[in-house]
Amino acid sequence: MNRPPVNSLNTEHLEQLHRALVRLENEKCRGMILSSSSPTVFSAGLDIREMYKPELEKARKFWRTLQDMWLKLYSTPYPTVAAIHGHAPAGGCLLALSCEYRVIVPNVKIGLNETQLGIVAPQWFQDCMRNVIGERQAEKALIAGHMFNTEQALQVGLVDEVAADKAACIARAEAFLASQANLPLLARKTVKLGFRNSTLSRLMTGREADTKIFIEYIFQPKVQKGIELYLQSLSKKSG
Ligand SMILES: CC/C=C\C/C=C\C/C=C\CC/C=C/CC(=O)SCCNC(=O)CCNC(=O)[C@H](O)C(C)(C)COP(=O)(O)OP(=O)(O)OC[C@H]1O[C@@H](n2cnc3c(N)ncnc32)[C@H](O)[C@@H]1OP(=O)(O)O
Repeated sequence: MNRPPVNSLNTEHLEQLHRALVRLENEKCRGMILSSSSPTVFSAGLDIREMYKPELEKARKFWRTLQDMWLKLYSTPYPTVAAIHGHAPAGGCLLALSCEYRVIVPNVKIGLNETQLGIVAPQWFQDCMRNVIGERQAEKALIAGHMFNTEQALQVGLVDEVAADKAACIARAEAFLASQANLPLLARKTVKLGFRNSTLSRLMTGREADTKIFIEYIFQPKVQKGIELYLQSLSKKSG
């Protein structure tokens, strides 16, 4: 990902990611490392400005593009690793959770923090967390909107490994891909999709309902007010 300053996911960036995933699949890619050009941020999650006073059709398109990108990422036939050498809140955490393996560096925060922002992580975000860390830990983390530090993320199983820095992180991600290289492709892909099928199907069969929930939620005046205040707090921080 290379969308400075924080790889926030707007419609255009989501479309770029989706196109890249389609191309990798068409080219029979043997593995992907999802990484960031930023030295300190993996991805800041959804671009909050897409949800602030949006036009209705633009908001719908934004959400559908996010769904498209995630459905592709979660179901890739090739192995995927997230090299998390920077913070990964909310949608950034979703990207990492959607890969098959996660390597993180020290001093990083990762989690689905939506509750803390007064919004609700959609069901499929929640499912991804549950699938990785289990029901009990996911429930606790989601209710609190907890951001895990590196050590906590490793302890709870949110990530698989800690590496010293970006170079080591990429090297460990490559090692994971190498460990998968000799597995028969069809068998590997079939097992992966078997594990992920119920989560994928839940969104695929409920896409319109999911979009409707998103639209109804973010268009509420009190939610808009919360988004406005959050945006102000973010830009005050950097200003
Ligand atoms: C069962 C379900 C039922 C119901 C569900 C119902 C509805 C669902 C509805 C909605 C769901 C919506 C889901 C949303 C998921 C998301 O991903 S929301 C996004 C959450 N992201 C965050 O909270 C991260 C915020 N950012 C940060 O914490 C920090 O920026 C970060 C730690 C990533 C980096 O810190 P730092 O390097 O210090 O950078 P700055 O904070 O200084 O930021 C630099 C500039 O970037 C701007 N920015 C940061 N994050 C975002 C963002 N996510 N979107 C847009 N812009 C962002 C920031 O304002 C600075 O801009 P400026 O320089 O001031 O112009």
